[in-house]
Amino acid sequence: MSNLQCPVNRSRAPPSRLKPPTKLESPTAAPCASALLQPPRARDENRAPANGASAPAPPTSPANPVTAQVVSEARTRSSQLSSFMQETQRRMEEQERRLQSMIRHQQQQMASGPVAASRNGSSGTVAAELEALHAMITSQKHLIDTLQLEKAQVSNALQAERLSKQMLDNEVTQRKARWEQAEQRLLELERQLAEERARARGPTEEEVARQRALERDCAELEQALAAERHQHQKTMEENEAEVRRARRLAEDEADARLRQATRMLQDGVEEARRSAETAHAQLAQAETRATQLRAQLTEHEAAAARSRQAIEQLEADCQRLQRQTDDLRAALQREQDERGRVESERDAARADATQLRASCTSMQNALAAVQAEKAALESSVGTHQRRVQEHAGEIDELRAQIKRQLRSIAEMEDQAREDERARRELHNLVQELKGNIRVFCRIRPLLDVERATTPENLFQPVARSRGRGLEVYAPTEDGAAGAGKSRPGGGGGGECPAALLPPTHAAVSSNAERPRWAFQFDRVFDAASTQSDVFEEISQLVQSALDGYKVCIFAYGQTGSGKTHTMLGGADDPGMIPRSVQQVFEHAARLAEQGWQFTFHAVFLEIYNEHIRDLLAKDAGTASAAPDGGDSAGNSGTRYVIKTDPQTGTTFVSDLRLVPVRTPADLQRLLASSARHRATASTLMNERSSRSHSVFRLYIRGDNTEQQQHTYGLLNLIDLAGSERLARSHSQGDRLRETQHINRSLSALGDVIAALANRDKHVPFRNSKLTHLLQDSLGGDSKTLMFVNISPSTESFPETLCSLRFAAKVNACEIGTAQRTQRISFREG
Ligand SMILES: Nc1ncnc2c1ncn2[C@@H]1O[C@H](COP(=O)(O)OP(=O)(O)OP(=O)(O)O)[C@@H](O)[C@H]1O
Repeated sequence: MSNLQCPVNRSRAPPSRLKPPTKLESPTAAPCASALLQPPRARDENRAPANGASAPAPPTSPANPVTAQVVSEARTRSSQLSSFMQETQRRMEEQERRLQSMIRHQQQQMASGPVAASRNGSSGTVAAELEALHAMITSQKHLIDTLQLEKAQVSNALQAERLSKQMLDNEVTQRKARWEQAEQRLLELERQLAEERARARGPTEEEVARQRALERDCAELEQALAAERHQHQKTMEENEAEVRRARRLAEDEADARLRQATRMLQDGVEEARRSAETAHAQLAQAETRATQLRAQLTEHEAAAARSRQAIEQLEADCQRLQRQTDDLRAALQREQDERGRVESERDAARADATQLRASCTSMQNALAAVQAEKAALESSVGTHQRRVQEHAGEIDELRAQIKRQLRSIAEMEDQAREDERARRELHNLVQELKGNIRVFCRIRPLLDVERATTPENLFQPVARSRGRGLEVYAPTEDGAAGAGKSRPGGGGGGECPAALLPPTHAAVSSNAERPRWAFQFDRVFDAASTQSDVFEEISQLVQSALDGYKVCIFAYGQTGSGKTHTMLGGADDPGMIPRSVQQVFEHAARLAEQGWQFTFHAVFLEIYNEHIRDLLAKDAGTASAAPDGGDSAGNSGTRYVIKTDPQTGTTFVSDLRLVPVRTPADLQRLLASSARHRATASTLMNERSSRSHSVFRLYIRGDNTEQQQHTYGLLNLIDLAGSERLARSHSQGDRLRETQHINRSLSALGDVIAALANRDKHVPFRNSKLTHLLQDSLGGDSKTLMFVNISPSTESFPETLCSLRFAAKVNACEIGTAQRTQRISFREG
């Protein structure tokens, strides 16, 4: 009860706190406001009296003192007005805060306690009072805003007054300057007059007249000065009157507004106070009523609490009895469960015991066995340990031996590799010194279709020849069909008669009647050799193209013997042309570190029926026959002519498309597009037989600006058309003409090589387009390598023998500095 009564006293704020401050009740009580309402006293006291008789005193301050004073008073009043406004606002805010705190307090009291509901009747009134208070606060705020507006207007009037004062100051300054000039002039005249007087102690008449004239002038000047002074004084008085009037007006206006604002403020405050008092009275009534209601409620609550206590006691008894019943039931259930569990455990334990007994027996048996085994193993381990200890020294020794041997094997392998490299270098050196055209023989593997007719290996590289010797055995009588006819001794093919086979080469077969031939080349690659094996052998030659040599590598052989495979290869097993370009690029990159920059340009052409076609031309299409003896023409009508540069002796074909090659990938693209353009036709010998000579030329220019060196290399990679015997290929019509052209140009190639080897004065380069084009690359200062590709099949045996013989003769040629030992003719037979 006491708790509920206390807030009534606390919430009742002293009535005096709701009253506005006493200072505001009377305008005279507020010193700042009264100061504003009083007229300024110092105004008249500071006003300087105009005295026209005496000499005017110069102004004490640069500005008009009256105007300055007016301005300073106006400033003082303005600041007093703003401080009064601030003070009023502060008080209003304070009052508002107090009222709000009272309202909050009242709201809390109304919300707290169980009597809140019973207050609904009086809360409406209180809310209305609160709203009235809010309205009053709002109106007071509005009043403050109005006062602030008026203050702004007063400051604007003061600003205007300041401007007019500025103008007056300017005028005063000008008049003062004029006044000072007049005074100067007067002083000057007085001085002159004094001088004249001093001089005229005995004045002549003339001087007297002059003096009088001067005195007249002085008098006139003094009169003018007095008039000026009078005028000035009048103006000053007018100005001051004007200023007084303006100030009076401004002050009156400000005073009136201030009085009005103060009145409104006082009214508002008074009204707010009255409203607050009414609200307080109502609030006090409401609280008294609330106190009574609270007392009643407390009594009711005490009675209700007693009843509740009795009910709770009864409920607690009921629950206790219920719990006891539940406990008894649960205990009974547990007993039953426990009994069931114990019975099932007993059954399980009986079963387990039986099982354990059985497993115990078996484990005892197993343990006995394991123990026996362990004893045996222990004895065996002991034996082994003894033996290991016995042989430990021996094992270490063997290990050391193995290590030593491995080391020496590695050293020997290194040495072998080094020897091989030295051998190759020496071999190349010897070859270069000899100036020979080098010849590599490559035997292709048997194709699936050939296996049935070629049961044995007819071509066997000679084991002890360091990969240079080749033995060829004639097929047996019962070999493949036609083998007998192909026997070289039996006068086989028309283009390659058996007479070509020199008796010196007919081997003395120790164990058979079969003829055997032995050949010697710079290198013989058997059917198992890979493209990489072959390229390794020619890589140094290719590299010399970068050093500025003309290098010519061509593949010669019967159709289907593997020339295209060797030179071009496939996408996954590239041949010599792609590998050469790849190596050239790699080596060029290494040389770039030494300051070399290389540029590469390629041409790719084919000679088909003595007719040149640009395989890289944009309009390159299928081959078309050209008139015999005419120059070659492309599809667009371009005529390709083989020319010789008179300065460098280089042979080239006019109007070919020279394509820059910047990466090996560029070359791949060129080869792919040119492959599509190559003239191919189906013959009986090879399904996709190349019927033309294809010539890939890579021009290599190297520049080393630091060393001021330049190199011009040329790499010719040529896939010759396949040679074939007319009788055997059964060619007819166009194919017959193609075969004739091919054989003729190959024969011309043989003639050129022979003439070079014989050092003939005339070398018949121009007998074919092929030899004409290669004129500069087959000459003495170029490096030439010929692949003779051979097919291992029995059917191809006569042609193969012809190819080998041709290659053997080329191999015997010495072009360059070495002396020739015998004349060689490729037209033999
Ligand atoms: N070293 C080799 N390994 C595997 N296959 C080869 C080898 N040499 C040639 N061949 C295969 O033999 C067939 C004929 O080879 P290729 O076309 O290169 O002969 P070619 O001498 O260029 O014929 P042609 O003169 O008619 O153009 C091709 O199927 C080729 O894949």
